[in-house]
Amino acid sequence: MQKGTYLRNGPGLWHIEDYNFRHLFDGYATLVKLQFENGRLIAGHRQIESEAYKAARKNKKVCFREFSEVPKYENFMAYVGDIAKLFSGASLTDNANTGVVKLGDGRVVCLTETQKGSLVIDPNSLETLGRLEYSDSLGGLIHSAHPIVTDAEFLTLLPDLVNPGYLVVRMEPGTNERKVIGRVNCRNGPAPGWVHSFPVTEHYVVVPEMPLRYCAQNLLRAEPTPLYKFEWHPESKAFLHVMCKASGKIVASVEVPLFVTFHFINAYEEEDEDGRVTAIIADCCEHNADATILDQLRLQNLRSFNGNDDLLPDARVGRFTIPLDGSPYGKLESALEPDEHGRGMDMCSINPTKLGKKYRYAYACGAQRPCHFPNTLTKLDLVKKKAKNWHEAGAVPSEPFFVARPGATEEDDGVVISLISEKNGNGYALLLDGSTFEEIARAKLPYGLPYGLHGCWVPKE
Ligand SMILES: CC(=O)/C=C/C=C(C)/C=C/C1=C(C)CCCC1(C)C
Ligand SMILES: CC(/C=C/C=O)=C\C=C\C=O
Ligand SMILES: [Fe+2]
Repeated sequence: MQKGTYLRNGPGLWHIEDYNFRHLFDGYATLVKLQFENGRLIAGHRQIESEAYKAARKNKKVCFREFSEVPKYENFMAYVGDIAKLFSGASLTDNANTGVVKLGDGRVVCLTETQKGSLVIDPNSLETLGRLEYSDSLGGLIHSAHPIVTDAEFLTLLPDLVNPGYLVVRMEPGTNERKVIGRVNCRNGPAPGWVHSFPVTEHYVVVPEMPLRYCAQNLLRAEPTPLYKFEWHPESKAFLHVMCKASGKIVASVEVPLFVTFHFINAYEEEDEDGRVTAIIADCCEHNADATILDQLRLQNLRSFNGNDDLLPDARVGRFTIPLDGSPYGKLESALEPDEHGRGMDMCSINPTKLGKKYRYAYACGAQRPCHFPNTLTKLDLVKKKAKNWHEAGAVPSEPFFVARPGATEEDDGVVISLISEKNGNGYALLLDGSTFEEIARAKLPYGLPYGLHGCWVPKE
């Protein structure tokens, strides 16, 4: 195993004093590290010291607007004051509990949906070093929780809730300044669709316009709605827009069947025999156009599995085909039979050298039913349309994260790292062979860790 550190972020602390949070996404961020060195594994974990977390600890209550939790107001005037602060972003959380990325300049940043929740951390000590302050004046309060990060750039989307649309922006390593590549205006609907993630190809950025849309009114509410800060607008339809990375021009904007996704897996350019790009293929973990998955992630629901009820809604690998010949419609199909992976599908990773390129393999969490949460690790072969599944009774694995073997030439030559929560509350780190998907090693942790979301690999220089 190459020397380096696997970092995993995620909501990990779901209560303050005796007040329990409502939703998986409300938890205060817990960072986990698995440091691989000379055949040994050193593990550690630490809370991210966001303003929101520190204020909650100090005041013994929620002080910022989280995913579904809002501060409890003493009186009406306090509520009005908080609403006023909402517009400047001051009352929004900076609880960076979603992902962690290593920028081209070496900085390691934890992220969430709010721009202020971009926090720089030390990958060794897991200490919170401070906020990544964007030095541009692009404004806005939110962004995609999953920027596309390579050694050369950081690309993200800034949804515009006032004039529904998205800015596509790029930041160079060593700077804090995002520059606009271009803008996409929404084709429809009262607000932009939620952009938790988006895909890119070698030359294009794909901007999704989901019928699950941000909702400013829901942002103001004290009590959550079934779709929290979002709203389902099937009448507004669904679109995918394709922007040229070099020029910012929109080369395609197609209507597609209604869809719901948190996570795009990858995208690439499809060429004809003469090497002309004819279409863009974009894959995602697609929840059968059913937004109720968001509410299924309530903690009460996640903690109440009795071993029998099959409560996890079906999901699949949704494959979009976006024609580049000016046709108005794109296609959405299942990339493989969803039963191959138990009709559960989320938390995906690929070999990063395949980003934006034609690829064959993806790793994700699937389902062995009955279950109420994805409970398998699955290796997807998108050419053979087959999946190979790893499962252990009662265990919940986190995102399988692929790390290529240095010098590898095969796409799946590497290891897959996941942290497993066992039925009895204990946990272990699991390494699977990226090619055979057989277990290489497991390391028992001295204590159980909370479920977590997304990771990254920081190689040792
Ligand atoms: C863990 C995870 O995926 C977190 C998700 C957090 C979300 C979707 C946060 C949403 C938001 C706020 C906390 C305040 C501002 C609005 C919005 C971006 C919806
Ligand atoms: C854990 C999850 C969905 C599971 C459903 O199958 C979604 C997480 C999203 C945020 O990063
Ligand atoms: Fe995510």
